[in-house]
Amino acid sequence: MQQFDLCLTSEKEHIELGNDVDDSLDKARLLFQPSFIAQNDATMLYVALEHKIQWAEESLWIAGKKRKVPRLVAWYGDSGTPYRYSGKLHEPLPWIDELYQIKQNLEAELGTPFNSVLCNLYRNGQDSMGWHADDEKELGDEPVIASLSLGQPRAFHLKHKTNPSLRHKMTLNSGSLLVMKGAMQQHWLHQVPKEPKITQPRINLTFRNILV
Ligand SMILES: O=C(O)CCC(=O)C(=O)O
Ligand SMILES: [Fe+2]
Repeated sequence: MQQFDLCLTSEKEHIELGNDVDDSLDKARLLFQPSFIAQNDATMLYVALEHKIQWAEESLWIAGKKRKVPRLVAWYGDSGTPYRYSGKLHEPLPWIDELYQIKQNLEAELGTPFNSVLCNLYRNGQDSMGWHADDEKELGDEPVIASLSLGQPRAFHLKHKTNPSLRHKMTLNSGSLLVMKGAMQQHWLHQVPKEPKITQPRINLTFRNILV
């Protein structure tokens, strides 16, 4: 396996959402590193992961109807870190080299542990992820979630759960790292909206630490 140069530049953007509007809002924090992985390495990693990850198409029952989840997914991690998504409890697949190397680099960079990763493949702009918070109780109160994007840049939207005037939009480009932390999941929702004009695929990896 090839090694990847992670953390190409030290360019970092710290974003505190909503605090300028209302001091009483708990601090939801974003850390964005647009060039966490160099472009060439991000492309190489995309190609390797598109082939190596065991992508699955999941279905969900919504209002009595079976609906396909609009993206492909896979869950990797330490054994004994089950995670609920698409309405089902998933046991992790064992780490593959590329994912394990990124996990170790993220742990060193961020100084926080990760024991699993949810992988999403958005095949084109028709694939998406609706409004949600990663607030499952197995992630703990103020989880640190590290989200690495590869391939087609996609829009990423955030909105406050109770104050609809608080919104934030960004584009997650290939090789970028977005870290959500603090009270983010308690107070904010996020989504990857459909962008029908987009024809190219994107992989997103969200590293998490499941409390066991
Ligand atoms: O694809 C993304 O950027 C977001 C993924 C996400 O929110 C999740 O896996 O919970
Ligand atoms: Fe999420």
